[in-house]
Amino acid sequence: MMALLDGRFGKGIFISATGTELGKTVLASGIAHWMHIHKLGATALWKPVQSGVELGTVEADSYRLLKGSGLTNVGERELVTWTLREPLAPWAAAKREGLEISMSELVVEGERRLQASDRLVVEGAGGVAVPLQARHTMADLAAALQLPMLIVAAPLLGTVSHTVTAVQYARSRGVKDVAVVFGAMLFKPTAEWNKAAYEQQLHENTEMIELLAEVPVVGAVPYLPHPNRIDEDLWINWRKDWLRETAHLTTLHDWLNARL
Ligand SMILES: Nc1ncnc2c1ncn2[C@@H]1O[C@H](COP(=O)(O)OP(=O)(O)OP(=O)(O)O)[C@@H](O)[C@H]1O
Ligand SMILES: C[C@H](N)[C@H](N)CCCCCC(=O)O
Ligand SMILES: [Mg+2]
Repeated sequence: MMALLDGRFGKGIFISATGTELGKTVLASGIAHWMHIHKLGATALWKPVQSGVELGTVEADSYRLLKGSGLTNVGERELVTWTLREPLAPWAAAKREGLEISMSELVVEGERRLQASDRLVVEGAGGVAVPLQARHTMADLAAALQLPMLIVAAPLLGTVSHTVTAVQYARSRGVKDVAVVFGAMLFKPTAEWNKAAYEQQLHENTEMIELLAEVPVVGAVPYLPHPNRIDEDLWINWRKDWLRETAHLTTLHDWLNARL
């Protein structure tokens, strides 16, 4: 088992999802913050491609990764390799600008970033099968870098089939070490919200996904949206809230500690 986890290039994880807008950036920034606070050495973040956003805006993954993690040894520009205008799969967004993303260059860059830090958290774009270049997907990049993959899944109805197929796809492309975590973006806990029913559904979904995909489901991220303003105090508070609200996620933390 350890041989499987000893990647050639260093320690890292690749955060992917069953689809887009499911909470990868929130989770990646929170994990990096947790690592930054609890581990010695340098934690680094990498977003190979972001699309549909502009650098320096609060919507940009690069900005939210930087502020959510609280990393200070890096600038926003260095966190991200490609920033593309159109809110599309990277391959298509690049084509709209007359550009082509080179998968092999991204792999070389990933190797370099893995070597340059003590642990690297990589955030994909969209889900596991989203293309970076013709026939090369997020799962291919994770596989080429020999990174364990954490797949963010929706916590609600419809997730079982999406998650089982995403796990199988990632494995079919060569990702050997996969786990699933439920995100929290599709619901808001209101006064009418039935916590017990929600938790029962999470429990049942966990059981089905673990059985059908033979994959560990390592927890559920709490409801904690990123601030929607460029305001340092809001981000400082978000980071504090993240540490407090995720302190109980021991299965997720054990999974991360074994890999980062
Ligand atoms: N745990 C959470 N609690 C509350 N809201 C969340 C949570 N995770 C994500 N969200 C909200 O859902 C939206 C989408 O989340 P996020 O940007 O992290 O998704 P993503 O998977 O990174 O998307 P992309 O594929 O564009 O990179 C954001 O507005 C975010 O604040
Ligand atoms: C714009 C969006 N938020 C992401 N940056 C890109 C998502 C690409 C999804 C492509 C797809 O699965 O159809
Ligand atoms: Mg994101």
